[in-house]
Amino acid sequence: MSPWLLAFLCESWFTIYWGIIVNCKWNPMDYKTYPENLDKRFPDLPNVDMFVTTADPVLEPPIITVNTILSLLAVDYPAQKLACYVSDDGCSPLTFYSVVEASKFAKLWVPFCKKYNIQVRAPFRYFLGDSDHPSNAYKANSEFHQDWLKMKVTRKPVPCDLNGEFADFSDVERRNHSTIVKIMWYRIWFTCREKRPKQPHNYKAGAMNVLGRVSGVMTNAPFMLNVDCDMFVNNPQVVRHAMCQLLGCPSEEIAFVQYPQVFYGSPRDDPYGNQFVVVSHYIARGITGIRGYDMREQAVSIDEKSYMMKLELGKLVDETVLRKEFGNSEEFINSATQALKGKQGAFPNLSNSLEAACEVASCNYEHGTSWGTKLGWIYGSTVEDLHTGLVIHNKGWNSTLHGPEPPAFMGCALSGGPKAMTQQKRWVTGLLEIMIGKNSPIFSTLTTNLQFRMCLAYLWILVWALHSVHELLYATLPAYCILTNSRFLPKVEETTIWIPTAVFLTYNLHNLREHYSCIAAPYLSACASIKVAIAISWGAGGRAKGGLL
Ligand SMILES: O=c1ccn([C@@H]2O[C@H](COP(=O)(O)OP(=O)(O)O[C@H]3O[C@H](CO)[C@@H](O)[C@H](O)[C@H]3O)[C@@H](O)[C@H]2O)c(=O)[nH]1
Ligand SMILES: [Mn+2]
Repeated sequence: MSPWLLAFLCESWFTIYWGIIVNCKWNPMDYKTYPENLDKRFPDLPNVDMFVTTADPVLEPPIITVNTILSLLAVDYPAQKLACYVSDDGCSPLTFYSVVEASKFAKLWVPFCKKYNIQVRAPFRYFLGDSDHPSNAYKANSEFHQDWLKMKVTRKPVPCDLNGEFADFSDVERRNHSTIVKIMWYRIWFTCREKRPKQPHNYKAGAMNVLGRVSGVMTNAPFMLNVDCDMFVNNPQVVRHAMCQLLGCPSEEIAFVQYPQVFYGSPRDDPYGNQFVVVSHYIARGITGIRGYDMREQAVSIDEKSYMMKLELGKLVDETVLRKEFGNSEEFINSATQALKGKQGAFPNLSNSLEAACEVASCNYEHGTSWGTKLGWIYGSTVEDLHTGLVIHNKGWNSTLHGPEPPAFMGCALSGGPKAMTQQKRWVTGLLEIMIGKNSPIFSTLTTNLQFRMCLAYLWILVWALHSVHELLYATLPAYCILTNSRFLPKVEETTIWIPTAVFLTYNLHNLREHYSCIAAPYLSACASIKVAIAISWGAGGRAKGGLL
């Protein structure tokens, strides 16, 4: 193939992709919410079931998971309206033990946070920083000091022995065990769904569907909140912010609200781009302005995206249809029907529900039902959250992205290197699976309620892997031309050389500007204020001289 033709094909691809990006950025939109007005308009706030998934006690240390759980339990929302469901796909006694300890500590921690209006409610972050430290803000308040010390000391757990409740976890094979559901003080449910070697478990999507059903037979709240185990709540008002959108704009049919992923502890200036700040600032805000950002709990940066989703159950009434859709659990069908009628779940008889919970968490439960295809988290891609968001948008729902200050959730970004590459390979493979699957936005925009501009917005992320092929080919083209003594650009002395030069310069300067406006904003503004200070002192000097003259 001649270098001209290859260059033309690659450049055509870049032009189309640029058009898609412009579409994504065209209508940036920010939401502003006023949670302080929520109680006046909605004195009886709805219940919320909060889901945390964890899968591996080594890669996702239980201490991080319990901090996430504690930060969720301590949000500014009526405690009796919250329930927390933890799914452990690792079936680890260590994780269970940590959650038991966390549920005991929550009895002290939650009232402490609410009493002193603590801002960072994940203990490991709170005790690390010094913003709320008694020696600073509250030095004079000795009651606070006493409470603070109590928290700091009680936080240290005691050793675990594998007796009593823990015995269920001894000799358990991680990939071959029956369901374990435990209820703990402080409204925490710990679930290890049944796993069998030959049964597909569908990773996080499978875990989320089990939690959806278990919570359905337990507390059956009309709203759910989902975070990965390593994304703690950084803004205690987050549930109230979400309610402002979910309850406050009924005409907009918002299916889920999500928050950009924000990271702590990552290298300065994000040299590897793992925080995706430019993406969340320019592209995600832009897509929000079209119809709603795709569901990537931070997925793009992924590890943390978090969203709230309304139970989207369709209008089903016939008993046999219900069984076919939801599975055979009488209790779950009752809950689903109640949810369809818009009724809030009451606290059930826990011993009955425990049996029902084990039934709906079994690995055969989904056989022949709509779970994973039409209902719940959708299977078939390793990027199950985006897939689910796409199916929700196909049905004509909207979604929003909201960036409150301080950021709603925080997670730990990968710092770069092979781990980040493995993660991105997993994502791009999953995205291509969606691209060629039956929910592909190209077909959906013709056959469902997916808007054309939303289709383009989905294409922007789904063809991520294909983009790299064109970039690689284009980047190797100059070397190829040198070796074969051919060319694909005009010669330096030809005036047309200005066209590719101008494109190259404007594109890269624009990208640099976007990057600096997000990443380096604090440093730039610091430099700017130094410059302003210098200018003022020079100006003052000038005026003084002028005055003398
Ligand atoms: O079999 C599994 C595998 C994963 N998980 C949980 O799913 C979450 C995400 O999995 P992880 O391996 O951490 O993927 P990441 O790439 O770090 O996560 C990003 O990408 C995923 C795929 O798009 C999204 O589901 C996540 O929300 C997003 O943060 C974690 O809480 C895991 O514990 C399970 O519960 N069961
Ligand atoms: Mn993760």
